[in-house]
Amino acid sequence: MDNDIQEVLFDQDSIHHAAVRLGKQITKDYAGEEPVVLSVLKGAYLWTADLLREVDLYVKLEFIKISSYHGGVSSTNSISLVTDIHSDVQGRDVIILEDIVDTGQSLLFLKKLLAERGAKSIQVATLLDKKEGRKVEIKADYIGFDVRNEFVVGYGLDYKEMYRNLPYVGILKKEVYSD
Ligand SMILES: O=P(O)(O)OC[C@H]1O[C@H](OP(=O)(O)OP(=O)(O)O)[C@H](O)[C@@H]1O
Ligand SMILES: Nc1nc2[nH]cnc2c(=O)[nH]1
Repeated sequence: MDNDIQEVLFDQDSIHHAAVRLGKQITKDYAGEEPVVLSVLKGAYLWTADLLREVDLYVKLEFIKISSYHGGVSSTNSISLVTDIHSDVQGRDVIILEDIVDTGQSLLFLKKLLAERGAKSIQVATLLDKKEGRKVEIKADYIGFDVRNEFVVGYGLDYKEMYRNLPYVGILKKEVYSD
């Protein structure tokens, strides 16, 4: 897999430091609270595991699966809920965990859903923030790294369901794309 990567942007060590930094901040900001942590599958699976181990709070962990990108590098406006949560977020503080915020459409979809369900507060902790990709105005509250406007893979992020298990985030070589 390493041979398919043009450039490593964030290695294991720097991702670990980001998890420690944000974990401390979240622990401080939510002191005394018991937030619901909503991890967005599949992409956020590693970020969730690493960040949450740096959060010293009683949290309720939930997983939700939505779909916006259909395997390739291009985005689509249609977001669908693939696997919902079964617990009630009414009156709860919710922290959404994302691997990346790009167009912002996935996050907008989730924030609307949680607001409709009566969440008390909704904040977002993302490993990567691709601000240049935005199509809707939305901001993350906790950001690991700003990332430039390139299609990235690794550490949860896929290309056609591959590369999620790379331990770092990198840019895929152009010749690897087939669309
Ligand atoms: O800001 P956006 O442009 O909406 O993109 C961000 C979303 O895209 C990716 O998910 P994807 O739908 O590819 O599913 P996956 O997590 O299963 O890979 C990523 O994990 C985010 O959830
Ligand atoms: N793998 C991957 N998924 C995304 N979803 C939104 N942006 C990206 C990206 O740059 N890479």
